[in-house]
Amino acid sequence: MSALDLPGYTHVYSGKVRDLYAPVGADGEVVPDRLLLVASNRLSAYDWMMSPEIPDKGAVLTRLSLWWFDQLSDLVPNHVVSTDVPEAVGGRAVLVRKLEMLKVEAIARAYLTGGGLEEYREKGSVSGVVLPDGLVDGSKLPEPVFTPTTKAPVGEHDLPMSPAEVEAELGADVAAEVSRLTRAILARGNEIAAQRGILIADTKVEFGVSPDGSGGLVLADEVLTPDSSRFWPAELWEPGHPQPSYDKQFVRDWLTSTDSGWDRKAGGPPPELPAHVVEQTRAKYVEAYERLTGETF
Ligand SMILES: C[C@H](c1ccccc1)n1cc(-c2ncnc(N)c2C#N)cn1
Repeated sequence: MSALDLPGYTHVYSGKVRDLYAPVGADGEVVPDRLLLVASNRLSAYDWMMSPEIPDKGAVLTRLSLWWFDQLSDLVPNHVVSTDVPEAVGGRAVLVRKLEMLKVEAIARAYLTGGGLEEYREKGSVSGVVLPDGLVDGSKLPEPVFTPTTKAPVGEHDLPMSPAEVEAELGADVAAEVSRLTRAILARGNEIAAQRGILIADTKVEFGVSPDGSGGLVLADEVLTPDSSRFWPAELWEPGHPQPSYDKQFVRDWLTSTDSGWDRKAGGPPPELPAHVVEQTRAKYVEAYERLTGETF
């Protein structure tokens, strides 16, 4: 992926689906307390970058994240400064306060699946929290559980962190607040989403603090999007097997069908997505946005 040439900005970093730029002042120096967070139209599935991109995905998820920041503003302050961004990334970028980011991936789970289910099957608990017997894939948890991980270097896997490791990294008070806020954000998300036909099984949020040490935790990055969270269609929820993904199921079904000709186990890259899968996937992102916010994209 080649970074965009954005006049007035310099490229800082690219993740799988988002890119980070820093504003540059008239003197050519990087503006120290701002960043530009750009959401691409790139789609990742099965740990592969899909091609082609999904039109409007970046804009839909940016608008959804901004809407969630508003819905959560009584719980926690956020890093958003402005949506006055370069035209080339209009609608899919946000100017944010540059923070010192916590070195913990703040993950909470409201439903049991994925790595949390694996740990539960092994230990009867997840991240040190003992869970009831008899839970299965997709079970709703009695309440959201904080399941933090490390922020692994590119190419490596994030690793689960014990409560003691989180406290060693953040201090006991900040660790407790990160746990409380992460679980409260997911609970609030599900209070709203469930009424609109979407279950948010789990989510990852990022917190930072002001570089000058003033104030407390600030919610950063993106929040409660299908890229940072597992979105499930509520009407298809059926514990006991893997749940369909709200946004990625069309891609997964096509890739694993004979139509694609792809052998995932062979290790090679997936084929180009056909137009109908791209269009259906775009429609699911727009549908999720419109159902959750009540606004038309
Ligand atoms: C994980 C995420 C990321 C974004 C884009 C591409 C890959 C990763 N990221 C966010 C920051 C960050 N750093 C300082 N202040 C901030 N307000 C933010 C934010 N948001 C650093 N990385």
